[in-house]
Amino acid sequence: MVHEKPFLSDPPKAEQPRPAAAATLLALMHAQGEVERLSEREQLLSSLLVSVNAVLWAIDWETRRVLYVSPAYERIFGRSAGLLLADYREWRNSIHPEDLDYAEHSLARVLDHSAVEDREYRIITADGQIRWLSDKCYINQQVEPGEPVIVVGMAEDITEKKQMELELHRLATTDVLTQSSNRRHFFECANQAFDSACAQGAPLAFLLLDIDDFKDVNDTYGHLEGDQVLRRIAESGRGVLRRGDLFGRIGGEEFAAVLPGCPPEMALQVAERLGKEIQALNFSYEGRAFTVTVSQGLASLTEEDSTLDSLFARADAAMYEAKRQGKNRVIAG
Ligand SMILES: Nc1nc2c(ncn2[C@@H]2O[C@H](COP(=O)(O)OP(=O)(O)OP(=O)(O)O)[C@@H](O)[C@H]2O)c(=O)[nH]1
Repeated sequence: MVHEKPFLSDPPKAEQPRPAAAATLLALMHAQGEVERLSEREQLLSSLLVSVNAVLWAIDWETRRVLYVSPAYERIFGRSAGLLLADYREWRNSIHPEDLDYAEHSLARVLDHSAVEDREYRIITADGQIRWLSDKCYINQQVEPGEPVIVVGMAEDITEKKQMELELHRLATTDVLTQSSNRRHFFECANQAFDSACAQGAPLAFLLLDIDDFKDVNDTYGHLEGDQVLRRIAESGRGVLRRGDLFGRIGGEEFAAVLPGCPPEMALQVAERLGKEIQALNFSYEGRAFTVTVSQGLASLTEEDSTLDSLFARADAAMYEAKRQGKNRVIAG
């Protein structure tokens, strides 16, 4: 029978490392392993931060010191991260002037709600491009009472999505032929204007415009020339009206306008001017020149009008009266 020595036998006493040195060695090896793991994690994190198309950021709320901004900042904003880390106001410099108040107020909401996820605003990049951001922000959850409040956030470039949304909205609200508001959008906006005029006790005029003998135009010069007439009338409408007025194509050869804040006499002048502008448009088809006229019905808001429909009905009746009286005129109903 062979008596084997145990595989891990105690070494002779003289070669045994001192316990303190062994512990130090083990601690060193452990620390080295930790450093390697941390450095791997850091490399992974930084490659994630570089590839993600969103700016991660953190600020000290009290001092407004920017504590961190990820590499995407320079790519999306086109500005130096160093300048932002040195001065929080650099962020304000990037924001579109029309969105600055909104961007700041929506950021401050984070104090009450601990998370604000619906912030969208425009920035102007260093080379002058306007870009849309969705900039979500959160209070750092680990904050202890008395410790500084850290707000962290993630700003994502949503310019392409926003452009698509705007285009979809434009398509849904615009008449393709004349690029004016379509009927549905016109009446949506007209109802809002009606409600706010009633609430403020402000004047409001509704104008209905119908092309005279348009069937003859189509029959004589063709449908394409008729389309051209519709486009040019819409251009005249947009040209004569003020900002804040509404204009839309509400039927085949019928347009409507709502003039908020416009008293009856002034609305009549606007309609007369529009009629003259349209009559002055020159059309030509295969060497034959022709002009068109319009009949308009005008109605102004009174205390009896409880809905837009009653104003619309009066303008409609007035427009038919204009047709009946010989066309090419404005009748106020
Ligand atoms: N070119 C063109 N014509 C259109 C369009 N929509 C409607 N129309 C035409 O508009 C004409 C309207 O004719 P009517 O309702 O008889 O009216 P009108 O000839 O203008 O006569 P009055 O209104 O009495 O002055 C028709 O010939 C329709 O075909 C359009 O999008 N393009």
